[in-house]
Parts: sequence; structure tokens; C-alpha cells
Amino acid sequence: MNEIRARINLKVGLHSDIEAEIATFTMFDENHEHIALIFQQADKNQQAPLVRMHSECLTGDVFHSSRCDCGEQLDETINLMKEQGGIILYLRQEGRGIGLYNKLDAYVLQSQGMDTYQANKHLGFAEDARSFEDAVTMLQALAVTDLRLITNNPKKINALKDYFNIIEQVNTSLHLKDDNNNYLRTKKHHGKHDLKID
Ligand SMILES: Nc1nc2c(ncn2[C@@H]2O[C@H](COP(=O)(O)OP(=O)(O)OP(=O)(O)O)[C@@H](O)[C@H]2O)c(=O)[nH]1
Ligand SMILES: [Zn+2]
Repeated sequence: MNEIRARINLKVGLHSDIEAEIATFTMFDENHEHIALIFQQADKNQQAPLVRMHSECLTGDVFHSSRCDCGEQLDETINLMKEQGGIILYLRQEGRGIGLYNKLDAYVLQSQGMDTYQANKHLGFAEDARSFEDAVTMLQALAVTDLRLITNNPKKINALKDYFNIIEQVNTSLHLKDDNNNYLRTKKHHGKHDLKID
């Protein structure tokens, strides 16, 4: 069964000059329109391509919000993949899976003193409501078996390790900004992310 619905060439990045392909899939409905961005045909040309599973963050990815580091991580990944090739899975699970409006409700609670995980729980959600099962399906559809995963998040390693040979964990940089200190510290101390911050 062909699980790739389409592959389209496009150029991406800040200057729209980095060659890539965007791939769509047959197995997802309109509420889960995940896409893969493939650089240098990494799915076909590389034994162990760089892979980034990036969960959607409208505020960070599009507007480079001061509250998180998502947009910077995405830019960093695109620039690395320009050089080395690789695959970004852009996963439509905004707000760690609780959706945009709920994430913004969580921001209100954070402004009142809760951390990101406490705010999710206060709203009746899991601390992190994401699943990476769709990502596994996407990588299998792209015939990836071995990979180098760009992440600081041990949960992402755990989610893939039974299905793929993870040759290397590639950390992202620390993108500290005025308003994302607590967010990043909580990622490290509660989420056990591998971040170089106190
Ligand atoms: N619920 C909630 N979600 C948030 C908050 N801040 C950011 N997010 C979401 O967190 C997710 C971040 O995803 P990623 O960058 O893929 O991953 P990560 O878990 O930070 O791990 P890395 O791979 O190390 O970057 C996005 O879906 C954001 O929308 C918050 O305060 N509350
Ligand atoms: Zn974000």
C-alpha cells in the first residue's frame, strides 16, 4: 500500500532558498494533517538521516513568541538539515496535544504562577497529552529504519526506540529569552529534558 499521498518540491527557510520536499500521507484525516519535510531526499539517500519530530506551536513557530523556544528550534533544525539532509515530521498536536485554545488557557494559569505541567493538569489534561504513534507510522512509510533524533526530550527517544535504530541523540541549542526561563527550567527539572540550564 502506498502511504505517501504526494511529494511536492519547495524551498523553505528564512530566505526561501533551502530545497526541500513536503510529503503528505494517506492515513491521516483532516484533524491530523501531519506533514514530513524532507531535505536532500534524506529518506532515500541516507542510511541514518537526521529526524526531528516537531509538535505544532502556532505561537512559537509562526510568531516566534517569547514564551517558548519552538520557533528557534525549528529554524535551527531547518538550517542543520540544509547542510546534512534530514526529515522534519511536523506533527499537528498543538500545545502538547491539548490544542491551541487550551494551551492559551494554560498560559493564563501560568501567568498566575503555575508551571506548564501543573496548568495542563488543572485544566483536566495529562501533563503531556502527545502521542508519537503517527510519527512512527510516517517514518515507516518513508522506509526509515535508522536515524539520528534531534531532541532534548527523553520521551521522544522512548517513543521511537522500539521501532527504529536510534544511532544518536542530537541536542538542540538552548534558546533562552526574557519570558521562557521558567518554561525551559521546568522542561529540564520536571520533564527531564537534556537542557544546559540551572
Ligand atoms: N500545554 C502546553 N503546551 C505548550 C506550552 N508551551 C509550549 N507548548 C507546546 O509544546 C510543544 C513543544 O514541542 P516540541 O518542540 O516538539 O518538543 P519538546 O517536548 O519541547 O522537546 P524537544 O524535542 O526537546 O524540543 C508544542 O506543541 C507547543 O505548542 C505550554 O505552556 N503548555
Ligand atoms: Zn512553542
